[in-house]
Amino acid sequence: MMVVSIANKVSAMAIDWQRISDELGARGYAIIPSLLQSTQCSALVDLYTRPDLFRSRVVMSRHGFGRGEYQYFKYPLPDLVASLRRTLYPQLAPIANRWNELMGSVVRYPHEHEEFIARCHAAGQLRPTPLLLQYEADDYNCLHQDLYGEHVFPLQVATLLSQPGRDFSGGEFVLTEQRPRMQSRAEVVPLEQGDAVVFAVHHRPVTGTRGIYRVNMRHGVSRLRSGHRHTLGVIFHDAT
Ligand SMILES: O=C(O)CCC(=O)C(=O)O
Ligand SMILES: [Fe+2]
Repeated sequence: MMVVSIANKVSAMAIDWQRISDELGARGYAIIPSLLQSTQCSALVDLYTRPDLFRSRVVMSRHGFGRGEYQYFKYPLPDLVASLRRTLYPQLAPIANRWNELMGSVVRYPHEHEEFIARCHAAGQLRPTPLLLQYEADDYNCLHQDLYGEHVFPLQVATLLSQPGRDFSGGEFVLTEQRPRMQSRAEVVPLEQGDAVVFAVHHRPVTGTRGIYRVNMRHGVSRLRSGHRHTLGVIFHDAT
């Protein structure tokens, strides 16, 4: 099978960005089907055993984050990870800007990721945040928000690198949203190998009968019942 370059795949032609934008507006997340091919997924999983590529490794149980582990890539990022970050960002920045306008924030995001990263770096957020996560049977990821400093890009992307049913069972990606004065609501996001989910990092705007309000979002992973599961996380802001 031909390997499609990420730039071609992410371009307006190959992905229905209008649908993604609509679904993000309606629900705070959207699936990008087959963002990566299975060969690209396996190649990324194989990187997990290359300590030279990572700046730090986190064992989730040591921090109360859940069970399982992840590693943050160091700069320079592997080509595929760098190109995902660079090519997805310009599609998401207009959505992020619209959200901020609706939520009454004056922060606006530049068109290019390079420019946004310069803003992070100037504020001391210098460390790269893209990461690989690894789970085994009984592992899970507690509900959380990936905030790493003052500068936050409000959308992030997680790509499932393993195949449910074949490589693992359980281990579903979950999102919760907390609306003002209401209890939290959960949503399970069904993903196949290579599918990505774009979702709100922290807040998203919702239009109600009395105007626009802000809901608080969290994400996590339910307990794996068996097997192994890997994910690539692409966060667009860097960390302090
Ligand atoms: O493993 C997952 O699906 C969750 C990954 C995650 O928390 C992230 O990408 O920020
Ligand atoms: Fe996360």
